[in-house]
Amino acid sequence: MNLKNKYNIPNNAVITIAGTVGVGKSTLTNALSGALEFRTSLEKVDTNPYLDKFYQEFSRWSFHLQIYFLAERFKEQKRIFEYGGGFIQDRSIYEDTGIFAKMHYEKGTMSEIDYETYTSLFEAMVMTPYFPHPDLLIYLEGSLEDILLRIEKRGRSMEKQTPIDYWKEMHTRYEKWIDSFSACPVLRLNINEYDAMADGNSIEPIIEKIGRILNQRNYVKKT
Ligand SMILES: Nc1ncnc2c1ncn2[C@@H]1O[C@H](COP(=O)(O)OP(=O)(O)O)[C@@H](O)[C@H]1O
Ligand SMILES: Nc1ncnc2c1ncn2[C@H]1C[C@H](O)[C@@H](COP(=O)(O)O)O1
Repeated sequence: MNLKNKYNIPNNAVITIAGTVGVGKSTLTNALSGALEFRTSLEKVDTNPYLDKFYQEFSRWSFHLQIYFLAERFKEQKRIFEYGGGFIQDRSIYEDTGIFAKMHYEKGTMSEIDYETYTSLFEAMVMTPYFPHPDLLIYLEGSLEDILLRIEKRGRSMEKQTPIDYWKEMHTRYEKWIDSFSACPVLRLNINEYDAMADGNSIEPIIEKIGRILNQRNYVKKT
């Protein structure tokens, strides 16, 4: 019996993976989609026309980048809807506003006018009854030291050249953000407790936990 049937994972489930840069979202997205035979919605970095420029000059490009990410995530949302679910999504739309845009505004690298324009667009697009929330958000957590090692190991030069204080600030914000997140059920995973790069045996306990949450009888999907 395959793992999807074994743990009664609905074919139309939408699972989003959240966590700071380098924590292991894309790796777990691929491992889970393989094990569950779900489609992936991956964050594209190589084709992003603003990302390199943004890391060179936050204040010049932060607004452009947020608008670009919002458009990309919204297109992905539409694709997921059109397929009728059955997706693992690499990063949630909630992190764009709750972590990145907010951080750049509060740190002075996004102007107040740009931040207000961005948040009003975000709210008009996302905070509506028509926007489907995921069935589950998997939150990946780990120590700052482990995450910095992973950023280094992955080797994107724009990230490696970014001061450690930026990643430290983001790490702290993520911890606060997840404690107040309530748009859908959350499964917290510590990156030292699994190894998505190892064999399928490591992924099965995660799928078991996913199944338990998705099959809770009192869970009503928020719209
Ligand atoms: N379970 C793991 N054990 C060891 N290294 C990992 C694991 N998961 C991811 N990595 C490594 O960490 C780096 C960042 O992973 P990635 O999935 O790209 O993170 P994210 O998508 O969250 O930015 C990559 O080099 C990846 O190979
Ligand atoms: N909304 C965002 N604002 C700024 N930067 C962002 C946003 N979403 C993703 N990013 C950056 C962070 C990383 O450099 C790349 C890819 O993210 P990752 O966590 O490695 O998948 O994009």
